[in-house]
This record gives sequence, C-alpha cells and structure tokens, in this order.
Amino acid sequence: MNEMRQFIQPWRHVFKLDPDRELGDRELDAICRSGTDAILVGGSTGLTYENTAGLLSRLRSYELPCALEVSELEAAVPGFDVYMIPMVLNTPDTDWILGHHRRAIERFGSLIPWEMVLTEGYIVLNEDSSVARLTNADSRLSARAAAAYAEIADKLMGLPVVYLEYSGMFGDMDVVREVRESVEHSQLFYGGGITGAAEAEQAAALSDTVVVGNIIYRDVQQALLTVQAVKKTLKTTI
Ligand SMILES: CC(C)=CCC/C(C)=C/CC/C(C)=C/CC/C(C)=C/CC/C(C)=C/CC/C(C)=C/CC/C(C)=C/COP(=O)(O)OP(=O)(O)O
Ligand SMILES: O=P(O)(O)OC[C@@H](O)CO
Ligand SMILES: [Mg+2]
Repeated sequence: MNEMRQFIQPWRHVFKLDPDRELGDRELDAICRSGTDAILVGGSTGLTYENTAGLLSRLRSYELPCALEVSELEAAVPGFDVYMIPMVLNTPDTDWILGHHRRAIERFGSLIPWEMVLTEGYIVLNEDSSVARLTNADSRLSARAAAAYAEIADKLMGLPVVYLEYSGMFGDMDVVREVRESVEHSQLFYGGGITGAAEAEQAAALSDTVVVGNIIYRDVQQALLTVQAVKKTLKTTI
C-alpha cells in the first residue's frame, strides 16, 4: 500500500470545511478538538488561493491531518498533508474525469507533489447538489448502476478512494449497501446530508469513512455529535 493510502486508511470520521464559508474561531476550535480523524478542505464553488490558504493557516494551530480536495486550480495551496483529486465517474462530460486533470498537469508539471496525491472516484448521487449541476452528473442511478461505477473505480482503475457523494441530502442506504458489497480494495467514503448522530451511525455501518460538511455551518453542536456516533459504530460485515 502506498504511503498516502496508509495515511488515510485509519480515517473513520472527517469534517469537510469549505473555505468559501465563514466559521468562527470558537466553532473551528470545537471542530478540531472533537476527536475527528482529519479535516478535508473543499467545496465546489468560490474557492480561491486566499480563502484556502487562510483556512489552512488557522487549521495548522492543531495537530490534525489536513487534506485539500483539489477542485479549483487557483486554490492549489502548498502545505497540506495530502491532495485528493476527484474524478467524477458518472458524468458524460470528460472534462470532470480527465480534462481538468490534463490541464492541471500541463500547468503545474514538476511542481506536483505526486507522492502526496490520491485519486477519488466520485459517484455523484444528489441531482440537486451544486456538484451535480457543475459536472452535469447523471445522478439518477439504480443501486446496481452505482455499484457498477464503484467496481470500475475499485477493480478496473484501482483507485484508492470511492466517494459516494450525496452532498446536501442524506443518501439511500440501500444504494450504499450495494456499493459496499462491490468495493473490495478502495476506501469507501460516504458524504451527504448527515445532520446528527443517527444518520452518522447508519453511514458508518456501511462505509469506511464518513464525511460531515454542511451541518457544521448550520448547527455545530449537532455536527460534533457525529464524531462519537461514527467512532462507536462497527462496520457491517458483508
Ligand atoms: C501544491 C500544489 C502545487 C499542488 C498542485 C495540485 C495538485 C496536487 C495537482 C495534481 C494535478 C491534478 C490532476 C489536479 C486536478 C485539477 C482539477 C481542477 C480537477 C477537477 C476535479 C473535479 C472533478 C471537480 C468537480 C467538483 C468536485 C467533485 C468537487 C469536490 C468537492 C465537493 C463535491 C464539495 C461539495 O461542494 P459544496 O460546495 O460543499 O456543495 P454543497 O453546496 O452541496 O454543499
Ligand atoms: O455537506 P454534506 O451534505 O454534509 O456532505 C458532505 C460532503 O460529502 C460534501 O462534499
Ligand atoms: Mg458544502
């Protein structure tokens, strides 16, 4: 297993922070001391070098691992522990699978810290989310179709991460279960619509890593409750 795969392998709970949204110092402190395993910095719109670097410098007061999910080249800030690169598998628009990636490699060339890079095979499942609109994702998938995309990532492409992305909506756990049954080698991330402990537990039973995002900005106390909920949940054996 490569070093970055090993680095993220123990992550059960992750908070995703959006540099384009405001978070007070007290709230950030509570998030960073919550017992979460890592902070993933990312968003689908409004990312700039300044807001991303600003957030990283606040996060560096803590010892938590920090990952940048690269979705905007202008916001590629050095100093993160790992760079996670999304490829949206269920879009007809190849720009979101290869095009932006090719242009990034042409532009950054030897500046890319490849030993710190991991690819995420994204399956975007909430048709009303910003990421679905941005990438024109084909989000109305049956469980079998979602699982087939996951098998492409896991078995054909050998990607380190399969990311079930329901951003903004709690997902269909029958779909997540079928994907779980299909993924053997990739680390399965679940993200979307977790607003408290009960949803966090359900997602934790069926995935390796649970990502909690928007609720941080709406109700930080509820967000904090998701940490122990995930940590105490055993993964379902399939
Ligand atoms: C330090 C340094 C020089 C680093 C160089 C960076 C680097 C490591 C480059 C490697 C080269 C490379 C291949 C780069 C990729 C470039 C790129 C822009 C690829 C496109 C990625 C992509 C498919 C983006 C689409 C959007 C997406 C999937 C975003 C992920 C995050 C996400 C879904 C957030 C949720 O969004 P949010 O806004 O929160 O949504 P809601 O409104 O619903 O909440
Ligand atoms: O913001 P929420 O809905 O929690 O989703 C988390 C994450 O998967 C978003 O990319
Ligand atoms: Mg968000």
